[in-house]
Amino acid sequence: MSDTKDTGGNSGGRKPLTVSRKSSGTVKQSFSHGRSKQVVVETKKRRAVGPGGSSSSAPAKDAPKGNDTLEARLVATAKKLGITVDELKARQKALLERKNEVAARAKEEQREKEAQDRLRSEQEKKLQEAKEREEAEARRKAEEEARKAEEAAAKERVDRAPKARAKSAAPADSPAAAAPAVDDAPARSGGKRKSKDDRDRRDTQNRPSRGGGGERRRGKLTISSALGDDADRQRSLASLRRARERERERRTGGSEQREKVSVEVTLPETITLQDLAQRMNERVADVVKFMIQQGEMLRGNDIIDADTAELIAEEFGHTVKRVAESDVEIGLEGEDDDPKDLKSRPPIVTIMGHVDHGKTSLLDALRKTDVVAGEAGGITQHIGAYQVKLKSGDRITFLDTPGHAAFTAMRARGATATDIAILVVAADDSVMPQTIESINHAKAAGVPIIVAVNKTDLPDSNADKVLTDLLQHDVQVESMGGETQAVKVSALTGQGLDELTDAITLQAELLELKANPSRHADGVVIESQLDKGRGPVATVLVKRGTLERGDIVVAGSQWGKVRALVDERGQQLKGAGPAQPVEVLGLDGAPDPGDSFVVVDTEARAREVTEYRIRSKRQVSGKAGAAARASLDQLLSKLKDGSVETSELPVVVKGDVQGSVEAISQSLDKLSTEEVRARVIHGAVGGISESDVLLARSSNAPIFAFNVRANKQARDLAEKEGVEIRYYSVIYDLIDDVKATLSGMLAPEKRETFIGYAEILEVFNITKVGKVAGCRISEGKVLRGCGVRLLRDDVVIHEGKLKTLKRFKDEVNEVNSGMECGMAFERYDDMRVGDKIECFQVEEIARTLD
Ligand SMILES: Nc1nc2c(ncn2[C@@H]2O[C@H](COP(=O)(O)OP(=O)(O)OP(=O)(O)O)[C@@H](O)[C@H]2O)c(=O)[nH]1
Repeated sequence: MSDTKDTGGNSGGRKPLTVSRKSSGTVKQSFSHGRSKQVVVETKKRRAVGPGGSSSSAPAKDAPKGNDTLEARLVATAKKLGITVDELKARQKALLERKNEVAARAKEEQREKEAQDRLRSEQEKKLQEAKEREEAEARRKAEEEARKAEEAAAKERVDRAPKARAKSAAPADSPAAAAPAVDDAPARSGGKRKSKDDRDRRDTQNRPSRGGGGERRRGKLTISSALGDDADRQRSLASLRRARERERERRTGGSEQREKVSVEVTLPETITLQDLAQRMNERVADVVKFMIQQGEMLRGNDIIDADTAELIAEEFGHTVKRVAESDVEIGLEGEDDDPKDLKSRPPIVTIMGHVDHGKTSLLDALRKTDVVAGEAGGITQHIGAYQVKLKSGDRITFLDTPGHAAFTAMRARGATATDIAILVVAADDSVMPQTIESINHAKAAGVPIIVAVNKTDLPDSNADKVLTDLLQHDVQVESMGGETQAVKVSALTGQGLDELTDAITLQAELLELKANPSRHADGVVIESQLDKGRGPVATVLVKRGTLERGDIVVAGSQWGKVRALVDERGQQLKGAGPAQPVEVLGLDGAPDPGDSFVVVDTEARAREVTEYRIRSKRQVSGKAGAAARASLDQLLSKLKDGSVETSELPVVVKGDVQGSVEAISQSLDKLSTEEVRARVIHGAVGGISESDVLLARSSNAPIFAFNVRANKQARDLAEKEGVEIRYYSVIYDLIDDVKATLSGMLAPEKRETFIGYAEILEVFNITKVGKVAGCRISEGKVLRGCGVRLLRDDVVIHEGKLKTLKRFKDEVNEVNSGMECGMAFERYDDMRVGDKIECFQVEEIARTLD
């Protein structure tokens, strides 16, 4: 018991007394592949044997009895072997010692083996760690590199598109720039994955190894994770490289490749990079990158001038055709119609006359002549114009804005909407100042007049006096041998209205008013407004074609898709044909009255045109003042530089008294020659009114004011419209000014000067250039670009201009007598050896009226 107690005290009373604690009975066996196994042999044997009493370490409680048995057995065994008990004991002791020795050696060997294993695993661990360090380093470098590339790409993107990365240029940039970023992400996440793998691997290594399998697992893990990492790293680097490669290719090789497909690029004065790229069939990103290479950080929608655009286009291997910005208007109104497509259209009529002579009353009366009135509720709304259907079936369109001011305001904007002017003259009042103005406005516009002698119902009316008075103003009615129709009417009673409409129909027939209804519509804006409920509403008059719902319309500097068409009866229409007035809904703003409208094919075109118009409008309003101060001077300078050719100078003359107006008109008449003439489109007594300014504006005429002034409104309008008003108090000054202008209008005199002769010694045929004559200057000299005549046997066989003048390979300005040179003609190359070239210059000498 005491033994048990002692033993239990050593072991804490719980754990059994095992050999493993003493390590004497445990043998660690090593196997291949580093596996080992611990085998407890002796302890189990002793435990198994112990209870049998044979073991020396038998339980203590059995010891006295066991010792007796043991002694008896020893004696018996010694007797059996024929030896003494002591000898047996000695042999047994020796045997035990031997056993202990073997066990100790095994233990030693085990310890050595363990030490070796430890050493080997430590070495492997060190190697592994070194390898991991290397990998981590490589990965770090790759990440660093990718990060730098991404930063560079991002910086590039930011520089290029500082404001709107999301806009068009950015996506174009992104493939190259974003590629490293996209590829970088797995690299980074791969890095994270790897560090987790590292932890897993370290855990695996630190875990107690089960029979050396841990090492094998570690190897597998290491390789797979290393492979995984390597793959990630390589993917990242490879994609980075690919992205760079692509970028390099784009910057250099890309454009060269496309050089093969050379196109002619039409360049306006300004263009966006995006538009330029489209016109070149190139990618916007390539153009943007090219600009970055040139040190210009631009986005796709940045605007560049034509010079820069030309450089870019040439760099990309394309040819360039420069056009003016105003060229966007070219072809806007489409082709002229084939005469066979033309169909009769109703006339468009304007009513003019002196104040209170009954214009509005007449318009109202005519409105009532509409036979459709009963059917569809008649003309219910004022839309600036209306169309009446006559009993005969004919239609007449009336512009519902009476007065010549409205008429001329439209004309001043270039709109010639009116076909026929009705001149209303009250029979009781006869010709009055505004009657005369109206006549002059209609004449200036070249619109035929029908005289409506109104208020004939009044007892004091005198129609004949009206017709006679009109004669003084160059209006000769039929009854007086002229061609102008005159009708006696009463707007109040309706008398003579049918005759008036008949006269209009007749005049329309004479005018042969025709239009093609089957084409894209165009026409003129009569009036416009911003309606609270309906938005911008423009009343337009269709001149050609048929305006339909859904059409894309450009009206002045506004555009839109036609949402609805409403006529003067409030009816929704599907389409409106020639001479039909209609309200248009769907424009993005209210255009100005007098603006023309046209249907275009695409929204892009509509936008292009309106943007140009808005820009030029801004420029014009900025220059209006200058133009007003210099219109006559401008006309002179334009005449000089040849940008304007005219033989008639229209003028508006306002004077203090009739005598001076007449004197001025007669003096100007006398200045006229066969070539040039001054035409007084309106001469009247009194101050300058807005109406005078409008008339002058619509005819591009200056206003000559003799001892009269313009009122404020007229001055403002003149300033705005760029109409020049010249004030005079001496008639001769006025005449001198007109004379100077007319002199400028005279074609200059041309004077030819002979400069030299050249003889053709040889003729070369040069590819792309054509024939070049090798010459010697026999007399005088030859100047670059001079006039030439080709003489063969003293007969002139060609006259033209010199295209090339070369000495050796260089273009020269002058070649003198005795020297040899190469000469080529413009658009002519039938030169032969022995021909003579006569060279001359043409001088232009300005002429005067004197
Ligand atoms: N007796 C008679 N009176 C008429 C006739 N036509 C118009 N009036 C009258 O003449 C006056 C002026 O008529 P409006 O139609 O307003 O004349 P307007 O030319 O439009 O006038 P403004 O708009 O001011 O330029 C009105 O009182 C009409 O009633 C007519 O044929 N006979």
